[in-house]
Amino acid sequence: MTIVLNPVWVNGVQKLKVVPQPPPKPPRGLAPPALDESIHKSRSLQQLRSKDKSLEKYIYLTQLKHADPRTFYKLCLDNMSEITPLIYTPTVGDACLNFSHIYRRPEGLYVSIRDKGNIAQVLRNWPRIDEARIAVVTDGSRILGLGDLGVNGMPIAIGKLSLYVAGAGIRPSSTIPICIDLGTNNQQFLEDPLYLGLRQRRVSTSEADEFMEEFMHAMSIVYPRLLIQFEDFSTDNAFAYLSRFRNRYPLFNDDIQGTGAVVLSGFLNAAKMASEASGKPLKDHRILFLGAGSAGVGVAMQLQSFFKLQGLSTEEARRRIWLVDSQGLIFDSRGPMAEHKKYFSRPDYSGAPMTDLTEIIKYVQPTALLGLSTIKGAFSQSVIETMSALNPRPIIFPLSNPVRLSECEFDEAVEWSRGKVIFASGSPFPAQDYNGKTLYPGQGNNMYVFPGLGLGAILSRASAVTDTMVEASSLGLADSLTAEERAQDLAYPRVERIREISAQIACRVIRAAQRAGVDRTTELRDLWDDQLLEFVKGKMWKP
Ligand SMILES: NC(=O)c1ccc[n+]([C@@H]2O[C@H](COP(=O)([O-])OP(=O)(O)OC[C@H]3O[C@@H](n4cnc5c(N)ncnc54)[C@H](O)[C@@H]3O)[C@@H](O)[C@H]2O)c1
Ligand SMILES: O=C(O)C[C@H](O)C(=O)O
Ligand SMILES: [Mg+2]
Repeated sequence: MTIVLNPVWVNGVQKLKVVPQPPPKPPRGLAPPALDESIHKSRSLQQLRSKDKSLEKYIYLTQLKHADPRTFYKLCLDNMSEITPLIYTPTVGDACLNFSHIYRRPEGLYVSIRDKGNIAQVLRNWPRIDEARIAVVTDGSRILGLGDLGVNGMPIAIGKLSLYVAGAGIRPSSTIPICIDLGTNNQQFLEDPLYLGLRQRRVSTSEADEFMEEFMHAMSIVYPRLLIQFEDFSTDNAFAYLSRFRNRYPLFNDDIQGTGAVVLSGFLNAAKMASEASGKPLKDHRILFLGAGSAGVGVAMQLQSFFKLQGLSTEEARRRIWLVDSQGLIFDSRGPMAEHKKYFSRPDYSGAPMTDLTEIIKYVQPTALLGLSTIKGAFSQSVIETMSALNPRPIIFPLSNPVRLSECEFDEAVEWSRGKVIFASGSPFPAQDYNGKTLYPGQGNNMYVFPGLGLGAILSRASAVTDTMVEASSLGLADSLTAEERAQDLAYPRVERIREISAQIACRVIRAAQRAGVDRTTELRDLWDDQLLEFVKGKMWKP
């Protein structure tokens, strides 16, 4: 049963009425005689395709989800590669920017700083408390690469949960999108008469910290079986809240851990292709990051596992990674730096600050260049040509979202590397023909990981999400490529197979939870692997 909330006005105040989902077959006379479910799906698809702007398509799909969730999710599952970019990245970025203007009806839960002292009561207003299994929580402070969007960040939480349903078969009624409103520093929104959030600047760190303590405690009391995904918190809060709460509640941070897992997975496949071309061993890869925020550092942390899998020590693994931020190469003697950058700061360089990316590439000699910088065009022709001169098959992953902030586009990377690039981007790009061959871009987006990771954590009733569970999700994804996908040099599987992939990932995550002793559905320990896979698939909700 999907939650349908109908807004009603009582004495000028909006209240929400829970409306049961209409029965699949309306009583005789209330529907046109020839209304047939499968034809209606085609009709809906036709209506969707008749709109020429992505944002209009997003609005149409949102309305469809509310009015007829089964048709919506069937459309998603049958047309994953067409619909994912509309309900998720990149269109969801536009939906966030315009949220206060395109808003139609309530969806999700809003908890604001004004609820401090009273948060549990607000959480209890959610109509499906007993069914709650997964919440995506954002405070809107860093939405994609678009900055502080305040309460307009809600579509990110909604979009991620739509993928949980479509991609991992999580029951729609067990999902809660939550937007925390602690104010916004976005001046344009503060001046927008239609802005839907509190019209105040962000509260102080200490006030936000107190709020989060109360919020997390209340969440665990009101929804005892809930897994929490932190999403798009600004980098300082992303690291702080993850380390503060991860040993107390079942949660993970999608931007740090989900992205880390998805990139490790794609890198495992990409590095094999690059090493086959260069003849160099896997342990000799060298990785340069442009961007050292929650995503850049999260991915760098996780990529140490790549080197450890090749037999290197943690220290050796760490030294295969170089980070660049807005001030250039990060090295010890550069001066004071944010806490999260220190671990990868280089002790072996002490020259003048290095800011030019091409120069840094010549110095580091990387085999892989990863972008999590939000800087469009940062991977210029000179950058990609320099990478191509150093490597027969350069690994170039421009991972910033949405598409207009990508460090480079797929056609540019193909052209400038003369078709040699091994490519994955955060947002989707079309395939390219080069010298009579069709080349396919990978999509290195955490959407491949969080649905399966979440499903595994929910089904095992994990009391915490351990690093080993995150790594298991990554290895599960890396192993999920078919022979045909490998033959096409893909670093990631095709998104059409997402349910199958999520099931495989969930099984690996459940096993990792069992090994770590954090599983609470201990009867799953007795299942053989094929039985566990059947169990997981059987639990998936089908529209
Ligand atoms: N592909 C994915 O699955 C995925 C997942 C998470 C985040 N992301 C994307 O990663 C990007 C960064 O996210 P974040 O949370 O780390 O944000 P952030 O703002 O904390 O980090 C951005 C980093 O880029 C650096 N930077 C800014 N300007 C630069 C410049 N001119 N040159 C070099 N470095 C520069 C900053 O110093 C900072 O270290 C966003 O666009 C986000 O959408 C992608
Ligand atoms: O939302 C996405 O598309 C990926 C990621 O979580 C991001 O913040 O960019
Ligand atoms: Mg994110």
